[in-house]
Amino acid sequence: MTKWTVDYLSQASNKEVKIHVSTVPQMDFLSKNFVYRTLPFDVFVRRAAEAKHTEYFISEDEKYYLRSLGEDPRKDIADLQKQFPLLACDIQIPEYFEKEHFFSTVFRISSAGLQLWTHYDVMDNFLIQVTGKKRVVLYSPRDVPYLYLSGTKSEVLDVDKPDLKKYPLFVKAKRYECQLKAGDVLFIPALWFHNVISEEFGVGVNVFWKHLPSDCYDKTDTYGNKDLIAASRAVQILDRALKTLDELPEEYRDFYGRRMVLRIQEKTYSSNYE
Ligand SMILES: O=C(O)CCC(=O)C(=O)O
Ligand SMILES: [Fe+2]
Repeated sequence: MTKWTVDYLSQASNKEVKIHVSTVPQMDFLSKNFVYRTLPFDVFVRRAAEAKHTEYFISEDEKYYLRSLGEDPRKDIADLQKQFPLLACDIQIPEYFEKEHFFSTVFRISSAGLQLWTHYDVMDNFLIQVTGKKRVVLYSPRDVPYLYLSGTKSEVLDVDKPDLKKYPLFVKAKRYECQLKAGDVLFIPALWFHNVISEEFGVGVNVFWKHLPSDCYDKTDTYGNKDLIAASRAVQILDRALKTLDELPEEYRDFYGRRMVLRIQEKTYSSNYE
């Protein structure tokens, strides 16, 4: 917590990193109000730590976000031991899971003010806040009907002042909120939605691990956010079923659609939930 100063981090690596650059604090994956740029790690850290920049891409008060990646992000998984060996030496991952279940360690380095959209990941996760403060808002997987998902992300970007005309059901989502200070570790269970605001410049490291048998996970997933193989297959099959229902006249499609919803509820909903 005291060692990872801007100076210390900068001397540890000048490796090129791909970063999000945004002129506004709230990144929007729908309108894509941010751009991807590349900087040497040391330059990036210095820029992320300052509020106003003398050198910048878009504007002097642009904000930065690093989610570190593997060497080849299409094939390789983020692992600080591999990409930032000098810094990885400083980290000791708590022994809460079997070593074989380890998936990735990811840098989360952010300018003050930056907000990352609400999303879920498919693996259990420790979000370790090393320096800086962060506010995390969480929602249960059960609140998925109120979160207006687009893939793994919620379209409700502003969780504090949501557009209720557009997202009327969002009021039903139960918000869990916490503050992370330097030294805090947050356990984010798989499928739990999280929205993160970095209230100060800060460095976080998150650790994903496979809490399910490894053959459940999509082998091409380097981020820890691709749906489980069986889940993707089921969704594909559902899409085919929906296409088939389209062959029916409206009245019948409605009737069998409702029956299928009932069947899915009956067969899949767990009572084993708070
Ligand atoms: O802290 C952040 O910047 C985002 C963390 C996150 O999304 C994660 O750990 O999965
Ligand atoms: Fe995440």
